[in-house]
Amino acid sequence: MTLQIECADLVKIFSTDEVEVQALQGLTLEVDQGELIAIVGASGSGKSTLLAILTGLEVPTAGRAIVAGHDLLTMTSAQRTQYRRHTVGFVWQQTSRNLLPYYTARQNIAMPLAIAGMPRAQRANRTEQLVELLGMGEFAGRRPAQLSGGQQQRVSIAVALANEPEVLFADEPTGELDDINSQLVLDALAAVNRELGVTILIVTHDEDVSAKVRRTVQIRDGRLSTEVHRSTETDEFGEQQHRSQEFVVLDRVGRLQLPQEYVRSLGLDGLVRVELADDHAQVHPTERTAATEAKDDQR
Ligand SMILES: Nc1ncnc2c1ncn2[C@@H]1O[C@H](COP(=O)(O)OP(=O)(O)OP(=O)(O)O)[C@@H](O)[C@H]1O
Repeated sequence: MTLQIECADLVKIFSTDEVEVQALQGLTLEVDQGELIAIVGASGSGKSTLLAILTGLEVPTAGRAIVAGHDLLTMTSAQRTQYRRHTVGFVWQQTSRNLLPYYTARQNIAMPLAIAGMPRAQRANRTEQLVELLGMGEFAGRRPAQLSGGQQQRVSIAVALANEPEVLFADEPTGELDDINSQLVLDALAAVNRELGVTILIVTHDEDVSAKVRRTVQIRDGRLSTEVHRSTETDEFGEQQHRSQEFVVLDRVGRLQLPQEYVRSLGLDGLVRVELADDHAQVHPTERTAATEAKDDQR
């Protein structure tokens, strides 16, 4: 498999007059070509910052960030513009950011092609291909205001794909939609991933979205914390079984972030006891001494 997104020890510091915020604190993430992946995380965990870096809007402070062979740390501003036009596509949460209100869906799709200088006949062909792929024939002649939120987002996906980007980034693409429309948008993303082989990274709060992709990674405090991998297997009775496995990331110096629910349910705090078994390692809460218990009682 070829790596399409490669981030290693990625750091982003925002400095304002008095404070420095470290939005990404050494994030490591690898995405293969053709993957469809969801990024989740609490508000403020660094998802938007990561997206801004990967789409070429923000420059990382340190570390490594390479997308489709383009190094985002060393790019000149002219290269950055080319990168944004040709290598990556984006779908934002607010459809107003994706679509021009006074053009029809078809004209919106053709616009980035016209800007890229594609001849008229070729433009019409490519537009029709996308209209068909995303099942938009019925409404492609309408303007955004005449479309439902889900239809608008499908048009936005087509606009983002017009110039055949290698990677598509979607920021909360279902954030303003009801369940039915969210499902349509998700199906559309899955279809373009499957049919066109484009790599897709979705940032989302929506648990339904993350449950429907094969791989979901969670960011905590500007770092990758856990990953869930899902697969479907056929059992001995021919029934399809869905399997999901949770992983935590071990960094190069051996640090890992335990899932918060483990920490909470075992009351892990400060020092924990680790033990090496034959084929795995164990983490135990430290036995509480009378002194710590007395201290807790006084709180
Ligand atoms: N331009 C900026 N200047 C200063 N601080 C910033 C800037 N952008 C983000 N931050 C800070 O960086 C941290 C990570 O923010 P980020 O927006 O990436 O998180 P997020 O996970 O996308 O959150 P949300 O889900 O609310 O969008 C936060 O503490 C935020 O306040």
